[in-house]
Amino acid sequence: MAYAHPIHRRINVPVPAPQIVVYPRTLVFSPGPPPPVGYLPGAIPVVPNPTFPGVVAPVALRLNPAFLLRIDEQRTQELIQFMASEGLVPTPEEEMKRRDAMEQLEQIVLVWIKKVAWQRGLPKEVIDSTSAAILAYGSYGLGVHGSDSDIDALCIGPSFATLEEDFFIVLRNMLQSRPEVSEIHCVKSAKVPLMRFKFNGISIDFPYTQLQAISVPDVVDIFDPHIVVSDETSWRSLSGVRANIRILQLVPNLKNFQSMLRCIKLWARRRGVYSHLHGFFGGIHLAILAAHVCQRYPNASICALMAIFFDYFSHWRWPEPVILQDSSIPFKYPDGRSFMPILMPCSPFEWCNSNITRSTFDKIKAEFQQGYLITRDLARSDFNWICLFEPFPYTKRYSHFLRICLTAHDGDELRDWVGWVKSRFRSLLLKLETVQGYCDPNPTEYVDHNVAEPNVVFFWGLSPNGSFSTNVDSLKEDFMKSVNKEDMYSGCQGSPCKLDMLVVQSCQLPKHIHLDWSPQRD
Ligand SMILES: Nc1ncnc2c1ncn2[C@@H]1O[C@H](COP(=O)(O)OP(=O)(O)OP(=O)(O)O)[C@@H](O)[C@H]1O
Ligand SMILES: [Mg+2]
Ligand SMILES: [Mg+2]
Repeated sequence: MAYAHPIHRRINVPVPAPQIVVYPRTLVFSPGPPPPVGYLPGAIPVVPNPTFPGVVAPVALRLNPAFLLRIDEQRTQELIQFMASEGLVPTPEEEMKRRDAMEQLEQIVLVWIKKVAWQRGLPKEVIDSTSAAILAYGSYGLGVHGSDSDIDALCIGPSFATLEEDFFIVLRNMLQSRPEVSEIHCVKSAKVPLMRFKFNGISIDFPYTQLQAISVPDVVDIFDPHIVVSDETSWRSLSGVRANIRILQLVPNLKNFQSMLRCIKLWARRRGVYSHLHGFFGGIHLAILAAHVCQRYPNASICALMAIFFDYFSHWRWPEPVILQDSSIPFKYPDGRSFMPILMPCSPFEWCNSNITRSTFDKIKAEFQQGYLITRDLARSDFNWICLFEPFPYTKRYSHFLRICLTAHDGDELRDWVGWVKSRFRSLLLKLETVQGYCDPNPTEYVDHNVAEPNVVFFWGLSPNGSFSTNVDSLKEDFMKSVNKEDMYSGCQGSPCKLDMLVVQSCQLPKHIHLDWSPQRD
């Protein structure tokens, strides 16, 4: 079966087609390289494994293999049904809409590049032959997107089309004039500068890479540093595509990897540990963790992979780094400041950006442990996947919350304001940890209907042992220094964008806000 995906159209690296799962499959253990030091397949009693001495197998393996196989198939079926009931896989109509958006974007960048070539006064034959292209990466490129995921699409252009002028001005203006495009804005100061907009309602993240060529060839070897114009930004912007390709090459069974990652992402959202800006995981972190497990257990079914994932990472000796099995990786050990170092599987072999702090590290570990307790015995008669995906019970866990309310004049201003403040949240989290000890920054964005202006409200759980006498005014004052540091909101005090902070008790939460319901997408 061939795996066709937009990402593979212009690269010359073969990506393996999904393999048929080969038996014997096992419930919680499959032959493979020994797990890393510190890993024990389960807290359930273990027995020596005769096939792989030194590697222990769960006691469950002493059970009748036919029974195990039946359970394995049953739990896998139940998980697939659960995924369907949750709508984890987009419908064919949704897929068509995404493909259509990609095709239209490709047409737009083709027109754009001819226009830029003409504006530069390049010879007619160059104008005729030049081209630009689009490559999908992120969750869409991996084929693990949900119906509300964004599309991460890298625009590749020739050497004469610059980021500052041609991409951020000329192309932006062209996009802005299209009826399909809305909410467009530029994020120029990021490590990977990009445009962000909606195309027919689908969110698009749109960075740019400049090639060392007058035209983008049909086949691009994106692993060759010489093809990219010699600026670090262009090379870095390509890293998302390169990382995806390495992941797709390294996982032994693509279909199982995709299903498992979709489930893990749902779990992370439901348990409030999915949002890079709030100090939790982003999509790339979970993709690498999932790929790591898939590499080591090539024959495991989806349900076994889920169980192994929680077993594996609840016993992981953090800050031991997570690195995909790939002998070609030349990397330096992390500097010791990172709580959960995860290596990007491609040049420049950097650690994934992480905002994880002491509090969010503790929460993630607790959630791994909880996931492990739920999935360690899939043969239990009362086992139900729903338990794994229960929304995190904020109001049962915390009696007090930090309420952060952001308001603006209109929806456009609010969107920019919220994006900006979120990009500064790490400093607020660190400050809260020093005064409160622990904080659980619930990533879900709520709307308070009791506030007249357009608003987004966050409720962060505060330490059950905290005094709750935090001086919110001084906390806010400190945080606003970080928010106002750059030009963008330096005049915030006088601007229509506002930020309010307050400690509230769970009984003071507005009636229409339900913290314990399924979180929306970040
Ligand atoms: N913290 C990070 N460190 C390194 N690369 C990152 C980081 N965050 C994002 N990226 C790059 O940008 C890509 C897209 O990120 P994005 O936040 O859209 O997540 P995603 O994996 O596409 O999941 P989602 O379905 O939530 O959009 C990632 O695949 C990765 O290549
Ligand atoms: Mg994405
Ligand atoms: Mg994105």
